[in-house]
Amino acid sequence: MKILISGHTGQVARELQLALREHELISLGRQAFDLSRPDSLRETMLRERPALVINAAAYTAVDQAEQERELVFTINAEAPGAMADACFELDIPLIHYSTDYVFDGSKATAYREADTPRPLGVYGASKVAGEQALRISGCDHLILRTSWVYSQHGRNFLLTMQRLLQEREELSVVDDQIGAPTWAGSIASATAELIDKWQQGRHHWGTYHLTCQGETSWFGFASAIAERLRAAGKPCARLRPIPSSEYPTPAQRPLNSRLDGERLEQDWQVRLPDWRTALDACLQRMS
Ligand SMILES: NC(=O)C1=CN([C@@H]2O[C@H](COP(=O)(O)OP(=O)(O)OC[C@H]3O[C@@H](n4cnc5c(N)ncnc54)[C@H](OP(=O)(O)O)[C@@H]3O)[C@@H](O)[C@H]2O)C=CC1
Ligand SMILES: Cc1cn([C@H]2C[C@H](O)[C@@H](COP(=O)(O)OP(=O)(O)O[C@H]3O[C@@H](C)C(=O)[C@@H](O)[C@H]3O)O2)c(=O)[nH]c1=O
Ligand SMILES: [Mg+2]
Repeated sequence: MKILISGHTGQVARELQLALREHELISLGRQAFDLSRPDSLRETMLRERPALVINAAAYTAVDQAEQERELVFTINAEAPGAMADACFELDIPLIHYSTDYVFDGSKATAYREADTPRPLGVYGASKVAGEQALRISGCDHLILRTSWVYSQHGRNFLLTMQRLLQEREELSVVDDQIGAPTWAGSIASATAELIDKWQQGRHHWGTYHLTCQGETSWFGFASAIAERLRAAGKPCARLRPIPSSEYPTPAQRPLNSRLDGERLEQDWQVRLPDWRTALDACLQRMS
């Protein structure tokens, strides 16, 4: 099947290129498929005539987003809307990724798909607007909300921690934001599974939560990374748990980032591995 993927060098896009390699992939970076120019996307899609589109491109710099609201909304909301309109016209489905940061984190339990988004920052607000644009387009779509994505490439918490833990004596990490670290490789495998099942005739469109199983804090995630560094005989800083109030950032993050994945299991029988298992799989790939 011919699949158009946006976001060429991104964490999820790179893993999709591996997980979907038996398909005919058209993986486009910002040169050929620039989401900051939403009007340009339709032409490329109509020319390529894919059977499915996966939007793995996004503006993901959460703090910087606070200063570039207009550009962030163009890339994360207007562009997915334009892609969805073109998918509707071509009568093909669109798979799109969204985030735990659509929620404000005030819920006591894990978020379900039907919970009302209330983003705390510009990035989250732009992702909410992107979701809405897909829903009103009328195209068949999957909005897959994931969280705390890392991989061996790009900018992410795993690589940041690996560097800082080896450079410093002590490192303070917030312990009151709870969520599920999710390997981009797990997201890509699950996406490939959904595509297989769709090709076999299953059609459960809509919004789904797709994260690794289990939960931890950023401090817990950092501790797991530190444990594995030490096991590999690498130098490693002492870790200190701190409250978010001691780590001020331009954008506020939700305290509860937990996403309930039951709907995905019910409708699609897709379940991601535990976050620790996925972390080991990613590290294995890196070694
Ligand atoms: N990262 C995370 O922790 C999480 C991500 N998500 C969502 O998952 C999806 C994939 O994220 P992830 O792979 O981690 O993101 P990355 O930041 O790793 O990759 C995003 C990609 O989008 C590209 N991009 C940015 N601006 C444009 C543009 N104007 N035109 C074309 N491409 C552009 C980037 O290109 P370049 O490298 O050139 O900038 C990059 O390749 C996104 O929808 C994101 O919102 C959800 C939850 C958590
Ligand atoms: C580097 C560092 C971060 N932190 C904190 C800051 C923050 O609360 C938390 C995570 O920091 P980051 O900047 O890596 O994470 P952040 O950019 O907020 O990650 C988010 O990205 C977007 C795209 C998403 O969609 C989310 O799911 C989430 O993954 O860790 C520390 O406490 N100590 C540190 O040394
Ligand atoms: Mg970040």
